[in-house]
Amino acid sequence: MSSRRIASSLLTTPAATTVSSVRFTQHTPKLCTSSSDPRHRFHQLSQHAPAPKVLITGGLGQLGRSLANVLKYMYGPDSVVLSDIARRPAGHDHLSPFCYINILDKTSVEAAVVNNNIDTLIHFSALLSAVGESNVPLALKVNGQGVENVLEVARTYNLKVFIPSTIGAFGPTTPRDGTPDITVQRPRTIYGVTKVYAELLGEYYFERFGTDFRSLRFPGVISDTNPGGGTTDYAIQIFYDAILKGSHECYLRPDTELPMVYDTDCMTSVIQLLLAPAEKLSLRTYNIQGFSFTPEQIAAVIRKRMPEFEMTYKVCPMRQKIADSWPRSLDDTNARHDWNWDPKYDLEKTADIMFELLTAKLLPPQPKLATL
Ligand SMILES: NC(=O)C1=CN([C@@H]2O[C@H](COP(=O)(O)OP(=O)(O)OC[C@H]3O[C@@H](n4cnc5c(N)ncnc54)[C@H](O)[C@@H]3O)[C@@H](O)[C@H]2O)C=CC1
Ligand SMILES: CC(=O)[C@H](N)C(=O)O
Repeated sequence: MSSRRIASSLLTTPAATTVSSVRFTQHTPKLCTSSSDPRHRFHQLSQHAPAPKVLITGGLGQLGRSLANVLKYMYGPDSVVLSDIARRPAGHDHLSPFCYINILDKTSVEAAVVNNNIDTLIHFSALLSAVGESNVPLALKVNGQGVENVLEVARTYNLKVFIPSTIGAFGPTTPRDGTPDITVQRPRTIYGVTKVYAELLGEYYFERFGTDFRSLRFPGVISDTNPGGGTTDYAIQIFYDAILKGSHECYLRPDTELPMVYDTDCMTSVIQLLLAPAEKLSLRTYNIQGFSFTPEQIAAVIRKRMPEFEMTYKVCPMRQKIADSWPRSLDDTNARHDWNWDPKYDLEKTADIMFELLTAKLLPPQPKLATL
């Protein structure tokens, strides 16, 4: 099927035209007067605290770019410094201010903190589950030593520090449905092992030194940015493939259920947790859940918007084994109770916005017919 045909089938789908696009590229809170605009949530949250000065490590990754946009929207362009070992892609000068930080070099983290007067450190540098299995020594260094460096810098300079964890911090002996915050954590991937280490070390720094460590166990995050090499990546790739090819070859079995969350909700969770008063926090590491689905369920949701969409399966044994060891859904009662976690996106709403954002990004606009 040609991309033009796909585009026209999308444009005639009512659902795809009802969602407003969410872009956080400017500090323009006065624009969001409607409470149905997702930016409204960030505008409201920005009223509650003085602007932080944030350093994001791994800032060119899937979540770093998104959070930088939200923070700039909330607090202005100078509120955030992005860092990474990768170079900014051509045409991405808006990902600034930017500096090189290899997370294995503690001095470069310290220099960025001091030079930019940072008070909040968001540590996103990591090797994700699938990439981690293909290079265990590097995953141990980046995910293990990286966390050690970040926590030491946070302790030394008295910074608030956010280090995400993941559903990958659980394993096959964890209860898989409605997984609670406190339960068995015996992961079987190097990614999971290093994430349990990050949770425990962060909580140790909090108890021992009073370092303001906060963490969330994210499900797979769905956004219009390219994913970094995890097991849940298919849930993003499927939208790219649907729009560009009309089909997707899935590396997981059709019945593999995993928890996911849409980007805007995920970013909201980070901001809400960072802004929560310390006395409200009964935990330092919380589960958050968006919605759960299987590959065959997301394929059906895509087919509602694109009836010609075809899904085939070629199971990757390594990724399937990882997915089979992860929870199918998380219990996020504590996050809801302690700091009002309240996700707005379900699978249908996520599909709507992914089609809207990716159609605009991937398909060139139709040339206007010349007036005769
Ligand atoms: N995206 C998701 O679905 C989920 C992500 N998370 C966590 O959120 C955090 C961010 O994830 P993503 O943005 O998706 O990852 P990503 O893979 O897209 O980005 C990671 C970034 O880390 C950088 N990096 C790698 N080695 C580095 C080093 N030595 N020094 C500095 N930077 C280095 C990479 O260049 C990359 O830009 C990670 O800790 C991840 O475990 C947790 C659960 C779900
Ligand atoms: C859920 C995650 O931590 C990540 N997306 C991965 O699949 O590795």
